[in-house]
Amino acid sequence: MNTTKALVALAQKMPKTELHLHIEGTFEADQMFAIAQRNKVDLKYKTVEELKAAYQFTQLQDFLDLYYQGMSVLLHEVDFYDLTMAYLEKVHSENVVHVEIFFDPQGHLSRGVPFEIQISGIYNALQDAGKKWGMTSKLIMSFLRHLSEESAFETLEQAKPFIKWIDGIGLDSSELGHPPKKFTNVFKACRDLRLKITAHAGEEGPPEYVWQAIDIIKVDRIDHGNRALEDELLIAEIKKRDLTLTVCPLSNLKLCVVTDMKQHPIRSMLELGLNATINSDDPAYFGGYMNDNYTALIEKTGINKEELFQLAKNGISCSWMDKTAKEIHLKQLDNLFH
Ligand code: HPA
Ligand SMILES: [Zn+2]
Repeated sequence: MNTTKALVALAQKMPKTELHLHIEGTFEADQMFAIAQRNKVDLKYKTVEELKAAYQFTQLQDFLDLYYQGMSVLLHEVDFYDLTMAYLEKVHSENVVHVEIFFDPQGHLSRGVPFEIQISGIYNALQDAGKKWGMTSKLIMSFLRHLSEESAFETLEQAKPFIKWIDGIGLDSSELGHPPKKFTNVFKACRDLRLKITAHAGEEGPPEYVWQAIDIIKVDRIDHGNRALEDELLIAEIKKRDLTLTVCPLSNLKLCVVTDMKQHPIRSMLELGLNATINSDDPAYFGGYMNDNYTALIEKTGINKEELFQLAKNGISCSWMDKTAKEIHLKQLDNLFH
């Protein structure tokens, strides 16, 4: 077996975590059509092929427009359960042992779907994956940054009866023009509730947005963070604070954050000593789940065995899983590589 093939096989086999995943972004076109039919909702696209042909994006907003349309067929608790379970089954088959997933409640509340319906479907699927396979999970409620801080506060109020099911708070959607500082007060309220904090920053937005995520929002980690590489002081700060970057290679390619996978900065991130992890973001839209992301990096950037090990190790040690679980998975990983 040549080295590339051997590394791809190793990447498939190794225990993995997923730390940056929007559950609504796992909505495969065939499942979307099936649920649309079940709920008697009309989709703008008439066939799976027609819908998939629209997955051509030149920037984040192109994708978001489709993403919000897609999620509009989710109405009942069973829809959220089925969506989440389909994702969990898929990644279980790829040796993912722990997931930390986002959901976007405002994208459903605005359509009249109660918070309880959304979270119950998602949470029950996560629980069932734990019972069936021992898969562990964390749930992250994400605020839509194109909406107001007041709307985020209202969402937080709706979440309060379910707060024991929520481990962290995120910030996603259209980045440009919606800097983290717009949400200063609501994230302060979330920190007061002892919730973990993460925010998308530096995907399309400038290094200044990453600074704000760190200094104002006081994130525990950074989602994407690619553009942090433009600012040496920022790189030093991320290292000093030991923050994790949840990097999403196929997403970066599909949304033109990088022009070519060969130019993906993952190796530079590792060389700089940043805690980079590999994740799939919105796999149904971006052309691949965890193993596809690793395969693309191995084939196009030439990451070697040590780098592959480091990425998988970061995924475990930088996750929010408990210390004992981390030790078990790290040992398994070490045995596989050495
Ligand atoms: O990649 C993303 N970026 C910002 N918001 C999002 N919401 C879903 N996916 C994304
Ligand atoms: Zn994302």
